[in-house]
Amino acid sequence: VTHQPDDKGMPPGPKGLPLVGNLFDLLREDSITFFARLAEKHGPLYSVQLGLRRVVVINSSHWLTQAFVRQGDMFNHRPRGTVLSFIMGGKGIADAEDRVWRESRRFTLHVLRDFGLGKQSVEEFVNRELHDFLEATQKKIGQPYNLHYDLATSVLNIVWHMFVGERFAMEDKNLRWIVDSLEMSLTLVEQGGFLNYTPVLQFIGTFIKPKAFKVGYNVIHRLDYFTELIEKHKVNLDNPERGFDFMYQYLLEQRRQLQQGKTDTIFTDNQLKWLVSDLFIVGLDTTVTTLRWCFLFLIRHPEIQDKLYQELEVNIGTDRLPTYEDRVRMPYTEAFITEVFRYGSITPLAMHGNPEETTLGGYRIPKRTWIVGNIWGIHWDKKIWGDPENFRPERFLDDDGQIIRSEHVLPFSVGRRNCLGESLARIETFQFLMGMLQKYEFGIPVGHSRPTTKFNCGVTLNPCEFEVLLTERFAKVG
Ligand code: HEM
Repeated sequence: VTHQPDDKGMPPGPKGLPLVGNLFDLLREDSITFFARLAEKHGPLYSVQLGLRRVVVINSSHWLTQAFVRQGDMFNHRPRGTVLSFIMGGKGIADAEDRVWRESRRFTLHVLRDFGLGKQSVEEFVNRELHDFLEATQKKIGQPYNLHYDLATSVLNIVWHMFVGERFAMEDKNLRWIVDSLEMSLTLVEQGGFLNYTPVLQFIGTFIKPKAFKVGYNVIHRLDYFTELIEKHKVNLDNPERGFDFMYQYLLEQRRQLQQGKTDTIFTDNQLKWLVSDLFIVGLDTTVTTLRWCFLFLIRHPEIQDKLYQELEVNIGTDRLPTYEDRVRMPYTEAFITEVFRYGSITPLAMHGNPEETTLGGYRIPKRTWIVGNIWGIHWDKKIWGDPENFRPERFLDDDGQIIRSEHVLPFSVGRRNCLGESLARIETFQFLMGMLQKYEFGIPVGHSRPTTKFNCGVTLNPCEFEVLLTERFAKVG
């Protein structure tokens, strides 16, 4: 223990005002900068009173690993009572616990690994949508273009195709509400923000937003749609011509368990609906946001874009689509993507909880404490990075231009509750970035200013909307 515990034996931290603690600071500041600022004074493991809760904040990779990996059995749970947990409802996977979580997670990872043993690898799913995306962007050459929506459509199609076996034409009318409803779910609430700590206001403040009605309505609409899909899948389950998507694999597992007489199986139709719903919520906006940060930095730093293109020209060329294998020969690209993950910190907070009283670093952690892993705070720690506010891929390259791996970059968090879509997200990011760079030079449209790196803080950190100017590089890919 390097700092004295507070009077309850918990990690040290500011006292704040009577009754409310430091709660009102969160009205003036984003939760992530607030949590990082307190770490400068109180160290990387501290506690802070926010309304009725004393929250424990972790602001270093050392303590994150200690809690989520070494003491993972205790800390790999979700906090209860957050706005997000109310919306997610403890079903599905991201907010689930115990058997439902364990078995859903194991099964999902298993199916994700097995893609490729079936007819189509993850990379093929990705490249299929990349192909259509490149075609759609063709119409946007030479004019200011906000690629956000087309990108979301393509990324949605990847996961939708893998998980429920359908894909949409890019102009399909059905797409808009699905994309909007999924993206909105993550921008409705700030994961560590003010509203979480105010028992009544929490609900009024969240659900009074006009967006909330839309999100609520769309959730119902989405779940109904999944019910229809489940029925269609059941009809085709024994059809030798059927696909290999996640929903089929799930229904097969359901059948196996029922045949074995497991009446308490978690593989129910209802759980399947919530599970795929969760996978779409967490799998869409995160990836789209990552790519939007990539494109934002390309146009903010033409010199970096040139270096990326040079590496691409040597290692992939322009006659074929990229493969994920290509990346191992492309340290500059890897450094760029790592710097995007650090700077953008797409999912800035990992919120965990502990069901029982325990200790961490010698401090007492009462049962059901909220544990905030401030990933953004680690990625922006001045003591580690020196100049975190500068976008510099070079910080991850040694003198020979080889990649330096840092234990302080953990965009997917650590431990058994970490992101289970990491490899999918990495493949999507690499393929889309390379595919776009092969074909286009990215610029700032005439008369526009350089896009800002300011962000909106929901569950994900989103850059503000911006437009790019695409100029064709005359590649033969397509
Ligand atoms: C660049 C994109 C992504 C980033 C930065 C990211 C990051 C994260 C982070 C930080 C967490 C919380 C981990 C924790 O609480 O310790 C998480 C959870 C999760 N992610 Fe991702 N993610 C991304 C994309 C995806 C994709 C594409 C999928 C799959 C479709 C996915 C599926 C999940 C799931 C299911 C969880 C909850 C895991 C659990 O509670 O056991 N993510 N992600």
